[in-house]
Order: sequence, then structure tokens, then C-alpha cells
Amino acid sequence: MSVLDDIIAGVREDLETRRAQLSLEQVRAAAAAAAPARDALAALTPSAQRPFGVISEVKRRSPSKGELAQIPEPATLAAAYAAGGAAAISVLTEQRRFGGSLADLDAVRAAVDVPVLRKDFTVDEYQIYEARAHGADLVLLIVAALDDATLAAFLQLTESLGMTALVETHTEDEIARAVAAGARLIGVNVRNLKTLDVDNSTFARLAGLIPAGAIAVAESGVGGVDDVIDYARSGADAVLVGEALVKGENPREAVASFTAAGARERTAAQTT
Ligand SMILES: O=C(O)c1ccccc1NCC(=O)[C@H](O)[C@H](O)COP(=O)(O)O
Repeated sequence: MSVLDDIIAGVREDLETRRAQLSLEQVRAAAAAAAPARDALAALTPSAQRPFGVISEVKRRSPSKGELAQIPEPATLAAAYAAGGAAAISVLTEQRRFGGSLADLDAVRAAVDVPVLRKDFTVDEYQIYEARAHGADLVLLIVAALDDATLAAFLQLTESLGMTALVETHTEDEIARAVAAGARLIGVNVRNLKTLDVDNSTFARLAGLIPAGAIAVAESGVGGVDDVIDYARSGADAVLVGEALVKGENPREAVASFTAAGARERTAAQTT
């Protein structure tokens, strides 16, 4: 069993516990009653005002690194990210391996006005309604975890609820599948979720396969500004950063410096 399979098995179990407490009909009603989703696609589309985006993650621990940061107040961390200019905030809600929760999502949603991503292992439509009910503007769809029909159906459901899907890939074939499903925000996770190996060169190798009309996000592997510059130079419109931000001294300054470095690189690429 791969790491991803193992995580998903736990996610499915936890999902059944929640479904026993709140039916699909009830969670759908809660999603319908939620305030409208923010336009995450617009927030992440490169513009003169923001040529490059940093999706800043609330991440307590991980299968690859163990404990990262306690984060007693996710709202405070999210507010620092927003003050640093985060284009969006990612909240890991998976409990067993990442120490996250829907309560974290609620706290972050209440604290910031920027788009919020519910970062989880989406395998059931219930989780998409649940994300919306808790105020998420984006959900994560991992291509490796979904067959083509389910990926297309989840993408459609996400958009019908006014949200944006970050469609995560790791291989050439997965990018082709994401594009065929109609993804408009495509992430390349340089972490192989089956082995946990991280190879930052994966982004440069695959970025050219992302169509011009889609937004390209480099996920994982940012240790500092140089990694952001490399990703931006390879065509990333945005980066998704967890560990470096939660372990750093000053998350606001780190987000600001990553945003500025990516923007400089992207602006220079357009003028040469
Ligand atoms: O981070 C992990 O160890 C991990 C293991 C298995 C599945 C997913 C995992 N992480 C999710 C992510 O993709 C990252 O949290 C995100 O891209 C940020 O990565 P980083 O900046 O390297 O913390």
C-alpha cells in the first residue's frame, strides 16, 4: 500500500464518522446557506497588481517530516499570511497524518478575507459540500486519487458551488488527465505522494505541458527564496508553501519576500 493509499483509507473512515453525524442532505443544505465563495481563480490569475501568488499553508505535521509546528491559533497564522500578501491560504484539514481539522478551516475563514483552500484528500462529493459549508473557496483534487469520470464530476460540482478546484498532478499523464477534465488551476506537486520523495526539478520538467490558459502552481519543496525564483523562472504563476512558512521566524515577512521574488522573476521574464 502506498502512503497515499494509506492516507486515503483513513480519510474514508473519518468521513463515514462525520456522515453518520451529518447526512449528505444536511451538509448540502449547509453549503447552500454559506456566504458565496470568493473568486480564487481571479485572485491567482497573474496581474499587473500581483504577477505572482503565494498560497500559504497551515500545516502542523506531515507524513514525511513528522511534527512541524504546533500552531495553537491557526487564525493568527492566517492573518500573518494575509498581511504578507498571500494570494490564498491553504488549510490542511486531514486529521490523522497532518493534525488538521474543519475547526482550523472555520477559524481561518473567520480571520481572513483572501480565498481559502480546503486541502484534503477528496474522494467523496460529501467533502466538497462540506468544504463549501465551512467557507472554503477552493478544494484540492488529486488526480492520482481519482479516476477520470470522478475527477470530471468533482470538478463540475466544485465549480457549480462557486468554488475553484486546485487540480494536483505529478506526472505527464496526470497533467493530460487534468487538462482533459477541464482544470483551470493546475498544481504540479514535486512531492511524490506515493513515495514522499521531493524533486523540485519535476516542476520545470512538466510545466510546459500546462496550457497557457491555465494557472500553473508549483507545490512543495520551497525552502527559501531561491526555490521560488527557480519555480517562477520555470513558469509557475504561484507556489504553494507549507513547511518553510510554519517553521520560519516571521511568516508575514516570508510570504512578502516569496511574493516579491516570484513577481520580480515573472516580470523580468515578460520583458526579455
Ligand atoms: O507533506 C507531506 O509529507 C505529504 C505527504 C503525503 C501527502 C501529502 C503531503 N503533503 C501535502 C502537500 O502537498 C504539502 O503540504 C504542500 O504542497 C506544501 O509542501 P511543503 O512546502 O513542502 O511543506
